[in-house]
Amino acid sequence: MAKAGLLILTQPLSHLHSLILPIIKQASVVVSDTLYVFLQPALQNQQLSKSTFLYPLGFTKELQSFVKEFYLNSSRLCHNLDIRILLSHISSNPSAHIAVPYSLKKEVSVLLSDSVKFQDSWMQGKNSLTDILKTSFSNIKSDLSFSLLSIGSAESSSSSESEVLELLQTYPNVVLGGTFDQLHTGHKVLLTESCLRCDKKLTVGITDGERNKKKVLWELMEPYEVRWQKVDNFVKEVKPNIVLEAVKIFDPFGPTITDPDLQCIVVSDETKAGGASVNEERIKRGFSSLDMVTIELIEDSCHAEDEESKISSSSYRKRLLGTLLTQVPVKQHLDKCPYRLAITGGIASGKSNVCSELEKLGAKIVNCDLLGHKAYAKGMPAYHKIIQEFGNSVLGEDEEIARPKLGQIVFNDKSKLEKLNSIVWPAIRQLAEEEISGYKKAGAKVVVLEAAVLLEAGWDDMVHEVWTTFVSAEEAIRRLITRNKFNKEDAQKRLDSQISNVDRIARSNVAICPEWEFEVTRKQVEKAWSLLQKRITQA
Ligand SMILES: CC(=O)SCCNC(=O)CCNC(=O)[C@H](O)C(C)(C)COP(=O)(O)OP(=O)(O)OC[C@H]1O[C@@H](n2cnc3c(N)ncnc32)[C@H](O)[C@@H]1OP(=O)(O)O
Repeated sequence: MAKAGLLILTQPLSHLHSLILPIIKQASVVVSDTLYVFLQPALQNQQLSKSTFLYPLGFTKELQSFVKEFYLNSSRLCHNLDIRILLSHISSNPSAHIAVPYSLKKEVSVLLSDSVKFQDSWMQGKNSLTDILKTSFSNIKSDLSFSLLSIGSAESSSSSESEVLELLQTYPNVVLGGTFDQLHTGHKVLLTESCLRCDKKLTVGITDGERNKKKVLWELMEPYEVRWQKVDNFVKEVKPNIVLEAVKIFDPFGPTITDPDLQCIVVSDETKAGGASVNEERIKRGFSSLDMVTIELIEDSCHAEDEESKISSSSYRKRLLGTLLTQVPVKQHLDKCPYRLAITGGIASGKSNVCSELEKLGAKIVNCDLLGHKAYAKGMPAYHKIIQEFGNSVLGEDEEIARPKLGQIVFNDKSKLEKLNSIVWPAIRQLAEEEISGYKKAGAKVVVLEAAVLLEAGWDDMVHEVWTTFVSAEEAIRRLITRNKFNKEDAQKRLDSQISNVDRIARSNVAICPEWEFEVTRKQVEKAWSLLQKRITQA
């Protein structure tokens, strides 16, 4: 199977419209990752030459709806094929249009087409056809293969009246904005419409800062640089003949209220109210109001019961829970069996429940909290060191160390917490290794190290992978107030004494979010466990 392919469609769009689904289905059998789609009806009747590929195509309603339908059908199939429809040869003024060659990022190793004529040219001169292709598209592999789509032909749609062939309006300067997390079909439709509407400069506002933190599972949001890179990569591939300016935005307006030269804003049904506010602000500043092009929200045919019905980044982020976020590094110093997993996570983030579920699934649990208690039980070396450091006031009536008393001291003084850690962590680590050895002897396949501050302690070297649990700060505080009877201030202090969820996730392989009903957490754990079993088998 080829990783990237170039699909050249030559039949009139009115014919192809009802064939989109079979086209994508067939292409997805041949191509696994990226499918570049190139519409060129001129290839039906023009002699094949260097200029035929980039022959200008009118930006009509028919083309606009075809492009959108193509993306919609691809998302209906719920596959992972990244479809990119190439747009630089499409124009509202075809007679004056000069298209530039496409610069494709992925190397194309298969050419697909609906054209028998094209296949004939291929048979007659594979090399010369490849050479012609290379003048219009970069990154075409020299030993390209060819696949003819057997889609037959369909009835022309009845609506091919002048209305659908009328050229649509374009603008020199177009603007749009969004979060653009996990670049999905909804984003592609929005960016595609913006590219089609734009003749010169496309300004894309990409949100950053505190506003993003209002989104569901914002902790899993891609960093700004990654989101920017994906937008940049998409626009530059599909429409290389416009200038792209991607800017960071921290409010709903961004450059729309500072750049008087913009003419058109592209919004979705969901953000059109924002578009109206933009125009109010522009008028207050003496700027012309922007023409607004609105895209309908796109339904997500593959959404789960607990996900939104529209395609949304938050659903995509939910789907990341339990999956591998970062590759597992090879740790030569660890035995392959038992496979060592760490469950870490912030205070009150649901680690213990996750561990109970993992235990039901067959894992053996090493609870470092309990080992901590064991490490400074009366008579143990750490017991004496703690009394030496913190005094007798940390003892209870039974002469054991009273953890709530010790907690009061260390969670109010960072240096004291560090002192306690330096006393107890080596002792806990040793006890944990002993317990793991015991499980190894008993033939355990997976051992889970439950350790609240594993990453802070630098214990990731003890395990093959790190899984982190996280809940929002509000939820953690709510739990601490009800579970631990803390007041809000103390709860916040405990939270602040730990590293942030974002930092913890960045250093973890898998993330689990026990923010909602337990059933939702259980499903995440089951998913993570089943993917883990596959990884272990492959290793
Ligand atoms: C490397 C590891 O993760 S080992 C396991 C964690 N234990 C340690 O680090 C040992 C030092 N800590 C302790 O001895 C105890 O936590 C004490 C004495 C400070 C407080 O005891 P208690 O009041 O009984 O609180 P408890 O042990 O339940 O911990 C409460 C929360 O404090 C947090 N916490 C525990 N130890 C630490 C620490 N060293 N640094 C920062 N936060 C910590 C945990 O998130 C825990 O929340 P969780 O139970 O939801 O995970």
